[in-house]
Amino acid sequence: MAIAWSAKASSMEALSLSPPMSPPVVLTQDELKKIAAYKAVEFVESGMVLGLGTGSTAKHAVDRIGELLRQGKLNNIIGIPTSKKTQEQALSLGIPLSDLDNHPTVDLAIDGADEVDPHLNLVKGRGGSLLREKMVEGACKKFVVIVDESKLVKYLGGSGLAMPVEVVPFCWKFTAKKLQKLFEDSGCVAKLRNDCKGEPFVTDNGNYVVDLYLKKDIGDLQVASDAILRIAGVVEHGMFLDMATTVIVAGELGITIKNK
Ligand SMILES: O=C[C@H](O)[C@H](O)[C@H](O)COP(=O)(O)O
Repeated sequence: MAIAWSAKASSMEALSLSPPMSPPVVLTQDELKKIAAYKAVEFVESGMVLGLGTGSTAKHAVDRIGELLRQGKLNNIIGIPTSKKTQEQALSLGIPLSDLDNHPTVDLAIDGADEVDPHLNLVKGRGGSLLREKMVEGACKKFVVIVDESKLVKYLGGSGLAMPVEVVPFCWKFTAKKLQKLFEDSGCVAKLRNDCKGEPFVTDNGNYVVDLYLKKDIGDLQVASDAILRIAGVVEHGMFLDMATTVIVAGELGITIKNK
């Protein structure tokens, strides 16, 4: 389903079912992310247990949920945050929080993605939150992914940007070499992720991230996933296969909603 808008969109009111009248409106990437996020929050109902995603796109969704709670338009929501950062944001907005130990079934999760392929498989984790995201989003009945159109790729890894793998710090170079070797046919280069101070980036779980840079399609994703997870030292990878139930894409021509 494609929906176009007719005005610079700072709220969902800017959406329209009609094609835009002239002059055409150019939206920033952040505005597109916000539009996708607000659209996803329309799936939220009072009483739901919600997986709260992480990243610049998911942040808009969490803000919107907080706003609707404050306005009394949503009630009895319980949020399960996918990172410490989202936990802080949700707490600041007064969203009641829990975890998977207490709420093992999540009604709906809303989160961004770094890449989306034509089969709605994802790369996630360029913000380093892949493990908690995979745990929460793997426990949800409905997983709505929100992206701007720059995230669409022909195949996972196709953006040429990082495919993240969370690894234990112990002998990470050994693990990185094994990962690089695994995908050598795809021209893989494995690099430890550093933070802004040049130190190893440490995830919320105390682990490191090895980013895989691929020059070619890695082929069967399930086979690749299994092979990565068989390497001792790997905690989780950022391929989210067959998990998204809906992907909301905001682009210059409007919103597209893709369902599994
Ligand atoms: O670890 C980060 C998450 O997987 C994010 O959902 C992903 O990186 C997309 O982030 P953004 O919405 O900022 O592009």
